[in-house]
Amino acid sequence: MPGDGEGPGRTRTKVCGITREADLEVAVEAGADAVGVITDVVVDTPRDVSPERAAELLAAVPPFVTGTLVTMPDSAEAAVRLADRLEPDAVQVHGLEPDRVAALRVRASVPVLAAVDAGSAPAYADAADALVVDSLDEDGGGGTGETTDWGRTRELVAGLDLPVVLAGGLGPDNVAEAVRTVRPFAVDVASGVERAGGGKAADAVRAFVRSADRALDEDDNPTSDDTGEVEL
Ligand SMILES: O=C(O)c1ccccc1N[C@@H]1O[C@H](COP(=O)(O)O)[C@@H](O)[C@H]1O
Repeated sequence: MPGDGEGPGRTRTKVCGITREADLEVAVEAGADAVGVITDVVVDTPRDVSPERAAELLAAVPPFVTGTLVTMPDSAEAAVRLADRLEPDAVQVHGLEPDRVAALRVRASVPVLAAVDAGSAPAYADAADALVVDSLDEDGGGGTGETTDWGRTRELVAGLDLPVVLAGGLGPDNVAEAVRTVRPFAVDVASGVERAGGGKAADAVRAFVRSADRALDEDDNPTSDDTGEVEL
């Protein structure tokens, strides 16, 4: 399975930073396995919504799609309170130290994903249910649009015994190469599938999911002309 270093399989996809029901629908119809709703973050981002709005969006996520709360809590307790209130299927935390992530994991009723950079990932390996390896800003926030060190992330996938999600600077044009290089459990995108002015670009979301989904098939089919390129 991708993400555990044991060879090919289906790569899951997460479309993050959903702010509108229409974009949620696009992601679900495109075949995304997970969607992310961002709230209570200390970074300035157009993808941040109020907790009330996050609760509405998460409630609209259909069965068999993982509605992920993405947040930057200052403590495990704050994250538990928010998750209890918003009732996501999973919670992704940024900027929380490993011992606090471990405390959150004990108390949360849903799986806990820790967003980390490649260098600090090993310190979180026993603390979380999965790691989101991203190119984070100095506060630990994501959505930077910058790629991570794929070679180092590939080593993490091969060496760690938990699912590794690759995030950071992905889009329809590079996700297939990222999947083939890193072999992650899942790929995660926010800014790479957006329209100018905000919201998701439906064609880009569809191309991203399709390209990630087919990336490993294409290993057996090098003549494929599906580059995943799309006009944003
Ligand atoms: O997207 C944001 O603005 C954001 C803010 C604070 C915490 C997390 C955030 N997003 C996460 O970062 C990844 C990668 O973003 P990008 O594709 O490089 O733009 C995104 O998928 C979210 O998990």
